[in-house]
Amino acid sequence: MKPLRATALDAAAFAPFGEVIEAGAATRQFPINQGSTVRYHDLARIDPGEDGHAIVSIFRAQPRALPFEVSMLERHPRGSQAFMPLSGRPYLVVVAPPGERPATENLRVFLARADQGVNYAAGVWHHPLLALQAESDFLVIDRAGPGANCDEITLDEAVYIDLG
Ligand SMILES: NC(=O)N[C@@H](O)C(=O)O
Ligand code: NI
Repeated sequence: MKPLRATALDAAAFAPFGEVIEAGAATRQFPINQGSTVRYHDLARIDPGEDGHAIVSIFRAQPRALPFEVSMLERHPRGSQAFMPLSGRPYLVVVAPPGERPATENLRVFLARADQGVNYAAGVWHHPLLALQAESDFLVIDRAGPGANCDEITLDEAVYIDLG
C-alpha cells in the first residue's frame, strides 16, 4: 500500500483537530517589556477538564524511522495536549477527527516545522509523539487529574506514513 504522505502543517488545515502554536498563526501580537519583546498572544487554549489541572512536562523522544507504520491511535477525552518542539527539528503529526472509531481514510498526516507546536483538543485521535532525525525534546502541556485520560485503539488497517 502506498504510504500516506505528510503535508505542511498550517493552522487552517489543523483547525478540526486543535491549534497550531506558532508566532505566524497569531491573531493578536503586540509589543511588551518597553518594546524589547513581541507577545504572540493566545495561540492555544489549554483544557484540563473540569476536575483536572494543567501540567508542564518535557518529552525526550527517539526519532522514528520512515516510512512509519501507524497501527494505533490514542485520544485524551478529559483534556487537551500540547507539544512544542525544543530541539530545532521537524516532527510528524498524525490525527483523525473525534468520534468512536476513526476511519483510516480520515487520517491526516502533517509535517510540523521546528517552530510549530500543536495543541490537540480533548478527544482528538492522534498518534503518540513522532520525532524525526535525532533525539528531540518537546515541551508538553496537558492534563493531570482523576479518571482515565488515554483511550487507545488499534486501526482496522495499518497505514504507512512518509514525508511528502
Ligand atoms: N503517553 C503520553 O503522555 N504521550 C502521548 O499522549 C502522546 O501523545 O505522545
Ligand atoms: Ni497523546
